[in-house]
Amino acid sequence: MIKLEDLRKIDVKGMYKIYDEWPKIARESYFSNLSEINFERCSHIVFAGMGGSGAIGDIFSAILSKTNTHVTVVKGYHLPRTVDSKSVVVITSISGNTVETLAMLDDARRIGSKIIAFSDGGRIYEICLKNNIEHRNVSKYHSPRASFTSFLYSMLRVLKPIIPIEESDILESIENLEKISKTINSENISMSNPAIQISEWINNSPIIYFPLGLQPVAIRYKNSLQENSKMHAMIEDIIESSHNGIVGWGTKNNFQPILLRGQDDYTTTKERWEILKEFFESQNIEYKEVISENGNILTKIICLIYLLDYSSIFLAVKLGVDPTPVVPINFVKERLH
Ligand SMILES: O=P(O)(O)OC[C@H]1O[C@](O)(CO)[C@@H](O)[C@@H]1O
Repeated sequence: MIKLEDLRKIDVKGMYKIYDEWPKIARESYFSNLSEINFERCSHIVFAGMGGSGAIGDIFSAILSKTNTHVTVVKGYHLPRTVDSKSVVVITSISGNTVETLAMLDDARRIGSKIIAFSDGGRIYEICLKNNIEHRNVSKYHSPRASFTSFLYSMLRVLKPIIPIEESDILESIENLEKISKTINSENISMSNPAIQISEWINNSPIIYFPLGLQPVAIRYKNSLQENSKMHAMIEDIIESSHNGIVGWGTKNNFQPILLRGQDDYTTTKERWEILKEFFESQNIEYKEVISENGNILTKIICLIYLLDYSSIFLAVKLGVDPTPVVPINFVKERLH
């Protein structure tokens, strides 16, 4: 069992404190005085960012998938050719210095797209200031991944005129985050904390199964297990995996399946969950189901991310690793030109 003293020894003032404050940060960020964008509704929005910033684009993609706004999420150096002067390109980099994101900002400027950028200073802020490009400064807390909530909810505010999301859905997501944080927090070191239950269960690298709308959660959890818990993790689409991934269980391996389920998945998806569970039981493979809160898609996504991010931090403590440093990322960055 994870001990609070261990938790405190590793990082008392850092990441845990920020996660405990996520509900407050979400509310303050949504009701901040950042001005809303003055763009007209457009048919193509492009979210450009890497890692945690890219995961924010995945969330917008999921919540807009039921509207007639076409969303492209780009994680890399180049924007696709379908981006033109009528597209809105949303640049997100918490540090404001990520090389790939800077390259995408360059691309968007060359194409002549409408641009709005979000960062906590950095080169992106300087470029926007110099070239009269819309930019909103959002505060970074601890690290890019821990700053997720301040960026997501600030962006929900600023992008309001071009994003067809009901305000009531956004408020519902914050209220649910406030509710679950009463049991999921760094002071509740007991099995009544669902994040601890998950971290206690994980002994090997997880394979995270997800339904369509929860893909951003699976991506974010994979990233958090890698960056915080320092372990490998894989993701599998529940439908697609029955055409390939399921065969991978055919030899002995050390993976553990985690089933990320929505409260109201499609009937066709529910059928797959039942078949997958039956398959695991027939192979004596233990699995863990994690079921979303009830509510709109944003509520489901943000509450699951909060729970699972926390589990990745508790897991780091259980494994005896510090969740904060990401030394191999620095190895790559130092070699990039
Ligand atoms: O939001 P930024 O500062 O562009 O960083 C993107 C990603 O890069 C990292 O900082 C690692 O390089 C991640 O933690 C982060 O999610």
